[in-house]
Amino acid sequence: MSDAVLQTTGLKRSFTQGDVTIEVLRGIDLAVQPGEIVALLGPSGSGKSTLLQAVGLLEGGFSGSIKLLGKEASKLDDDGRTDLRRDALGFVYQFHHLLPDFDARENVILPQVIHGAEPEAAKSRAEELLGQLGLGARLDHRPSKLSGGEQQRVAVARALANRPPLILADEPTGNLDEHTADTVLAEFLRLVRGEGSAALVATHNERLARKMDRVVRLHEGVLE
Ligand SMILES: Nc1ncnc2c1ncn2[C@@H]1O[C@H](COP(=O)(O)OP(=O)(O)OP(=O)(O)O)[C@@H](O)[C@H]1O
Repeated sequence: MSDAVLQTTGLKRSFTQGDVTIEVLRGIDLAVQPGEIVALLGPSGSGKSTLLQAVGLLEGGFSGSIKLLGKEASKLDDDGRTDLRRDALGFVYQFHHLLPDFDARENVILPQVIHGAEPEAAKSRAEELLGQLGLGARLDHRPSKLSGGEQQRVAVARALANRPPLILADEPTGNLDEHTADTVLAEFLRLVRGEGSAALVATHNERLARKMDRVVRLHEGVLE
């Protein structure tokens, strides 16, 4: 469909080391519709992170087409790709990558201010999101004073702060114990649905994948 937030066609990526070339992505055709939450399921090494890096416009070396919000990424220069990444995408990683010298609230304010938001509006938005994630009493805590699950919740709030149409999440609960992973994922899904964002969530966990709207499987470089 033409109004997909993300559409890849024939996306390929190989890595060469010495005489050996591994074809990791062999022609990925994937469309994610607005508001749709898609699980990208595949075993370790199947290329989930490689695919997310491609559609996150974080790395070159790909062939094929990547369209975000209908814009063909390969036709953009570096500045155009940076603008598109900023306007279209939010990222959640396995490890939170929060700024250690800033508290939870500031970690969620910062990307909004960089995006051009007024500081007061950014502060209310940060407090609203963190409150919805049960962190209303942790706003002033730095990451080192938060539990692993709390740190990931802050990372979720940060990813959603600018209301991106698409969240890319790479094993967002992969670093948490099973119980915490379930809770944080449920909160992530509730918040993403509430915000109306779409999400592409890489996981090797079949059980977590089934909680999403649709599951696509990466196997031998193609989607099944
Ligand atoms: N920069 C690189 N140079 C060479 N090979 C790479 C590079 N990045 C990834 N690969 C290879 O590509 C394959 C896919 O890796 P990728 O990290 O995308 O898999 P994954 O499904 O995300 O795995 P995991 O669940 O373990 O994170 C692996 O065989 C990996 O060794």
